[in-house]
Amino acid sequence: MSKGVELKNPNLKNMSSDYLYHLTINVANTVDASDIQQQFGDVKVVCMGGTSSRMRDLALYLRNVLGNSDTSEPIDLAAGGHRYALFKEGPVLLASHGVGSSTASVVLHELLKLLKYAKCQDPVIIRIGTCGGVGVAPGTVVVTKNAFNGYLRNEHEIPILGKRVVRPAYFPEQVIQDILKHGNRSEDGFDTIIANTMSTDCFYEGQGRIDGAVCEYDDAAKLEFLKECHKLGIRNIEMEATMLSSLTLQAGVKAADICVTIVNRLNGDQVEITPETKKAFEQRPFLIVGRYIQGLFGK
Ligand SMILES: O=P(O)(O)O[C@H]1O[C@H](CO)[C@@H](O)[C@H]1O
Ligand SMILES: O=c1cc[nH]c(=O)[nH]1
Repeated sequence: MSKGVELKNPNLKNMSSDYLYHLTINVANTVDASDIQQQFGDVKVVCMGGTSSRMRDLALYLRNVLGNSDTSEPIDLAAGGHRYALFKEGPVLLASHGVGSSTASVVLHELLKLLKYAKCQDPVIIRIGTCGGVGVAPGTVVVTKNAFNGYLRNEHEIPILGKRVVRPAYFPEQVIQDILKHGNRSEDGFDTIIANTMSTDCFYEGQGRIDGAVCEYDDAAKLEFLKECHKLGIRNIEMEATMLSSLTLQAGVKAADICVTIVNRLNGDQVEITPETKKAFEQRPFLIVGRYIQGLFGK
């Protein structure tokens, strides 16, 4: 049975209106948000990723998948906010989130509220990203199971009202399997694996790189850390998985994180692939998510 989004915030019912500031969407009447329902009520999938250009490319890719013959430029519905891009292709909403959990959590809070006000039924949120690999070949697609923070704890830690709040950080098994079954076809030419992900607040020191502006450890310490990651079943490193999994678990909304590796961190720190290869690698999660979406909408 499908269900709407019921957020764990009792204060929302006392707000007669809600301005989703970064998305520049005004919910003028939270009790009767029929305008919002008309515009967004059909949304079943929300795709998120770091850059607006990737989300635009994905919007065009999914247009094809959904059998829409429109050739116009996707419209950025959040352009006025100058922070995030927001596109809509039929039942799919696509949002950029910037680098890291802090920027991604802002847009995620607003997207979750949008899904609630629009009365979207049983939506799923999928992050489509890039990442560093740990012992896997660049170009491998990783679907996250458990998300570990930079302390190598399988949890999301966040200060709230001056206190350390710790929340679970994992993605629902059913969504993982539903996505994974669309990978590893003989024609793909790349592996799609399920693994744990480390999610950090810093691309450089937080991910054990020795090529940042500051570094107080040596290559041996870095490799020891990455090997410890590997022992925990971590095969990729990015910057949003703990926040995304924990916030969506709290909100009771299904989610997944599917990222392509662009460097094998056991071999080095610099991302040296060409822009063309990066673009081609970014298409890999598109392919898997495209098949998943095609499966949902039966076209
Ligand atoms: O490729 P995206 O989606 O931006 O994600 C990864 O890339 C960024 C760092 O370069 C971080 O946000 C990390 O999570
Ligand atoms: O190494 C990498 C590559 C992409 N994104 C990350 O967060 N880390």
